[in-house]
Amino acid sequence: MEWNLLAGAQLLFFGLGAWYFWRSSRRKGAGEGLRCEDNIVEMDKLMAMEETKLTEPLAEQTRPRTLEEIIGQENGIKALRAALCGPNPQHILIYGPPGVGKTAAARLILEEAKKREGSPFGAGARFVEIDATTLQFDERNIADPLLGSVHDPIYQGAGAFGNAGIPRPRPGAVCEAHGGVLFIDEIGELHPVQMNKLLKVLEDRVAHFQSSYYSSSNKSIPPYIHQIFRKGMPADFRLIGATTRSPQEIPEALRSRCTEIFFEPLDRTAVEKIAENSLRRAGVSYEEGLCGRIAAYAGGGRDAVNLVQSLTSLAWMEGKKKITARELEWAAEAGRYQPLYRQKIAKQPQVGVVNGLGVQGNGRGTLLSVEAVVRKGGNGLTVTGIVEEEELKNGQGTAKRKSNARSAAENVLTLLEQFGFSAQDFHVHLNFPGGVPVDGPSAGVAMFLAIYSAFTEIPVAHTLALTGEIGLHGQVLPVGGVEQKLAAAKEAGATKVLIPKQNWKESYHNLGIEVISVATVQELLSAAFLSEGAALSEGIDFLQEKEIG
Ligand SMILES: Nc1ncnc2c1ncn2[C@@H]1O[C@H](COP(=O)(O)OP(=O)(O)OP(=O)(O)O)[C@@H](O)[C@H]1O
Repeated sequence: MEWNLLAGAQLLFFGLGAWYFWRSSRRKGAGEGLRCEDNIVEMDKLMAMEETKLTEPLAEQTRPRTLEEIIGQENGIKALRAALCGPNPQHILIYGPPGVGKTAAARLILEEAKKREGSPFGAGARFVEIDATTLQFDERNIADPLLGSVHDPIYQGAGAFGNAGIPRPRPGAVCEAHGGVLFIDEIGELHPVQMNKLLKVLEDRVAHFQSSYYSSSNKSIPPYIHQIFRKGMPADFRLIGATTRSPQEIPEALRSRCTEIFFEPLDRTAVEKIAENSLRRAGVSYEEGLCGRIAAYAGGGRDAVNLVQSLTSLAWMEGKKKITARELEWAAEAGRYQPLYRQKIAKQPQVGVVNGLGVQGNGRGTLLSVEAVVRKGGNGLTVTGIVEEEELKNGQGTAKRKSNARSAAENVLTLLEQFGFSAQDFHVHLNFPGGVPVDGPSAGVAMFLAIYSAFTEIPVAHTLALTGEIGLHGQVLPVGGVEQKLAAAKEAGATKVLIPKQNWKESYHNLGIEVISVATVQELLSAAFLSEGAALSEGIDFLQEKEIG
């Protein structure tokens, strides 16, 4: 009997002890000032939330899982591998239009680097992602998710540390990424003060913390906090910044510390492939030719994936076994997608009409038609289809200057005098149809050829496209965006492209389009006319017959 009583008392004692420990372990999480019961209720709510799970969104399902699944960015991926996967990884800036795979590639490259022998990234190296557009600059520095902040004792809820007057450093993303990669999407949107602080962290490889509540002689401050205030917190990571801005809009101080990598706008074939992959991953069947139709609406990979997502949901809702063009039309209409205008070359050659090449604001190359009409009598130059005066904004203010395209056209007229053309005897009208923004200098060779063709009445092949700046002495000078321009020329149906000699790359042999580099206007005229059967001398003779100049 006595034994039973003793055992019962022991059991009760043990049960009470277990209950006490369970309660106190849940109480432990409760901050100062939060009742234990409140904590329990909130904790239960949180656990219930964690148990509720929806299915994986299609955007997640279709996200590329390997670098090989990123379509149309072979050069960018190669450059990314070279910059991050070696024994000395670099900081990187990725430029490119929206939705072409910059984030997807950045997310995958660390895993690839970890597998390489000699890589300094350990198996546990973290990929920390942050979006600069969501980072608000707080000049009081109360909370800074990027660089970290100090929770000073005055703040509400400073807890036991606050009561003891201890400032507590809170690490930001720069410290969380220590030993790994910090990816900042839309890095061009960072506030200048945050940008400068980030540069300092890149330089020092530690994040420093400051607080007016910190005193090195305060004995109640734990040693680890003393160490953080004295030496900073380690922040040795590699930065990958992505931006849709152009390099000129990114601070020079950041650019000079990074390897710059360019992701291209996706052409129709690439978008078609992305749509095909997404449809396959979504596990739906679709009618033939649907992917091509999706590419007619989608400017990039993200648009293609979003359209597939809408189509899949619609098909499911309506119990359709196969997605057809009708569903696509509905989804495009509902999402306000416009069919993309992809310019094509003309059907036949014309006198005075030439295919120039340009780069639009979104980084995509474009065909740029240039038309010229030359009339005897009159004197001068009319240029239409361009902005006559340009406003330039720089750090110091705003300046106005005559349009680049107009200046380039005037240079062309001066140069044409070498070919027997006298500006006093003729009136030249140059037109840039289509409202495409014209980057004057790089359209120089196209203007030259259009006027030359109009003047000599020799038509220019409609399958020819060209880009290059023209010097007053007939040199063809290098220009930017040649890759994008070549892609646009090919997509538009051109078969031959003339580019400046200084822009030549061996890889242009393998583009599936004839690329010819020229250094002078003489070479340009030979390449443009001779192979098409019209002799250069024919043009010169023509000029001489007209007895002008
Ligand atoms: N080149 C591509 N190859 C395969 N899928 C792509 C490609 N580009 C985009 N996608 C699809 O679109 C989604 C969004 O692309 P991502 O976020 O990488 O674009 P981004 O270039 O970083 O755009 P943003 O500048 O707007 O952040 C990807 O998860 C992927 O499913």
